[in-house]
Amino acid sequence: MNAQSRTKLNQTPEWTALGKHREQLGQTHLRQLFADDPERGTGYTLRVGDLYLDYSKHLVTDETLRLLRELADATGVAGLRDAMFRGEKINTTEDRAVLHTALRAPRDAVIEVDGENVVPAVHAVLDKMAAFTDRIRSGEWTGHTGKRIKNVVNIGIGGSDLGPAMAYEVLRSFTDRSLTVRFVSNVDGADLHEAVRDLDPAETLFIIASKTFTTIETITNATSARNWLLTGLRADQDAVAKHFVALSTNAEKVAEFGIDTANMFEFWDWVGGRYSYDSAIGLSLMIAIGPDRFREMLDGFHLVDEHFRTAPPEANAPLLLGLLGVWYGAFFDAQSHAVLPYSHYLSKFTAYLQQLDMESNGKSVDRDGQPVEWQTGPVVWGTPGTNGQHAYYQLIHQGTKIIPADFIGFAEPVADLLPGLVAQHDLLMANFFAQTQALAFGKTPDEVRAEGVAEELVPHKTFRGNHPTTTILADRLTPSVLGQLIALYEHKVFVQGAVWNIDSFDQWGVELGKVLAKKIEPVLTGTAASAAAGGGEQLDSSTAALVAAYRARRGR
Ligand SMILES: O=P(O)(O)OC[C@H]1O[C@](O)(CO)[C@@H](O)[C@@H]1O
Repeated sequence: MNAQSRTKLNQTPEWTALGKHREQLGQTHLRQLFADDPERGTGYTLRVGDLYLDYSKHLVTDETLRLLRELADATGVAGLRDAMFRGEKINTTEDRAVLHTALRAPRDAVIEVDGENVVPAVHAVLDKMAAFTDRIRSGEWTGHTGKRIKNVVNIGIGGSDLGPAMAYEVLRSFTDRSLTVRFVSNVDGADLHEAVRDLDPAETLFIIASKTFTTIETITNATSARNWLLTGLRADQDAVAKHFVALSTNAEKVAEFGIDTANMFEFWDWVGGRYSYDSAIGLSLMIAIGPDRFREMLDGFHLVDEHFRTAPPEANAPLLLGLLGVWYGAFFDAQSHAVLPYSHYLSKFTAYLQQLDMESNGKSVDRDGQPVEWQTGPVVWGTPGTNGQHAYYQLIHQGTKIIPADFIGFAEPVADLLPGLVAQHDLLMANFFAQTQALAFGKTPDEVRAEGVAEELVPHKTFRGNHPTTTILADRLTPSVLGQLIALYEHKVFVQGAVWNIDSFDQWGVELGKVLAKKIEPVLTGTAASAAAGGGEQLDSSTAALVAAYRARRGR
C-alpha cells in the first residue's frame, strides 16, 4: 500500500472493529476463556523450528485474532515484508534497503540492491572472518612480539556492542575457554580500565566495531586502547597492525585511524546497527564460538526468516507476536513489555532487545512525518526470571498496570553444566511454569478465604490474574536456537512498525544529544571560546548552573 495514500490507522474500519470487540470483551477473564475451550492450552500454540510458542494465556479469542489479522492486511504488512526481503529501500528517511535477512541467506540466494546481488559479498566476508578466526584460535596469528593472542576486546557501542556481547553470554558454553573475550562500550574510562587492567598487551587483540567509524565513544576508547597497547609494548605505530582489526562500512575512516584496511571486515549501509550482529560485527563472537557454531546460528536466523516470509498469517509467529503487542498498546493502554528469560545465559538478552525494539519503534511521527495518534513501541524491560520474582514481580502480579510478558525457557540445561547443578534445572523450570499460571489465573477472594485467611487480609492476598503472557519453550539453548529467537523478535518489531506506519529503521532521536554533548564538552574542559557562555552557545539556566558546579569541582 502506498504510504502517501494510506488511511490513518485509527480511522480504518479494522481499527474501529477492534475497538468495538475490545468493549465486548470487557473484563472477560482467562479463567473463563480456558473454561470455555478445553483445547485452548494446546490449540493456541505454534511451532517454529525449535521454538514451541504458547499464546493461550493472552486476552484474545478467535475473533480477536481474526480482527488483528485483518488489521495487518489493511496496513499492508505482507507487502512491506516482501519489499524488505526483495531489497527495496523501505528505510525511506535514510533512503536505504533493509537487508539483515541477506546476512543469513544461503550462498546460492540472489538478493539485489540497486541491481547488484549482495549475497556473494556477504559470504566473502563470512569466509574472511572464518579464516581470521581460525588463525587466532590456532595461534597462527601472533601479536607484535610473537606471542599468541589470548585476549580479545571488542570496542563498540549500541548495535556494535549489544549483539556480540549478548550472544557471547548466551553461548558461553560453546566458547573456547582458553580465550578471554571482553566488551567495552561506555565512554566512561572505567569500562576500558576494567577490561584491560589484568591483560598482557602482547597477547591482546582489539576489535574496533563501528558501522560509521565516527561514533565518539568508540573512537575515544579505541584511541585509548591504542595508547595502552603501544605504551605497554614500548612499540611504535607498526604494532597496531597485529593488535587491531576493524568492523565497519567506512574504509576511509578505518585507514585514517591507522588500521590497515586489509584487517577490516566489511558490512554495508543496508545493515542497520541494531540488526548487525550476524554481520562482520559478530567477529568477536565467531572467534569465541568458532565459525561452525556461528554458521549454525545464521541457519537459525534464516529458518525464522523463511517462516516469516512464507507461513500463512494464522500460523506466522512474528506476525502473531507483533499483533498482540499492537492489541495491548492500543486497546489496553499497556505501556511496557517485559521479557523474562529463565536462563542465566540470557542475562543480556533483554538489554539487546531494548535497542532492537525501542530504537526501531520509539517514534511519534508516521512515514509521512505526520504525528501518530496511537501508541507505538513499548518500554521493553526485564531480567532473568527467578531474580525478577524476588524484585519486581510483585508489581506485575498485584500492581495497577498491565504488563504483557514473554517467558523464555529451555527443557534441558546447557550441556556442560557441572553434574551436581543439573538437578537445579527442574526447580528453575517449576518457577517458570508457575509464574505464567499465577499471572493468568490468579487467586480469587473465595480461594483465599477457603485457606482460613482473616477477612481483613483477603484483599491483600488476592491475585486478580488475567495478566497476559507468551511462553516460548525450546529443548536447549544452542547457536541455532539463539538465531531463531533473535529473528523472531526482529520480525515482530518489523510487524509492529508496519502496522503503526512508522519507519522502524532510522534513529534520528539519538542525534540531538550527540550534537549537544559535542558543544558542552569544550565548555567543561575550558577550551570553548567563551566557557561561561557555553562556547558561544547560550546554555539554559539549569544546564549552565550544573556545568558551573562541575567546573568548580574540577578546579576550572
Ligand atoms: O556502529 P556505530 O556507527 O559506531 O554506531 C553505534 C550505534 O549508534 C547508534 O547510531 C545510535 O547512536 C546506533 O544505532 C548504533 O548501533
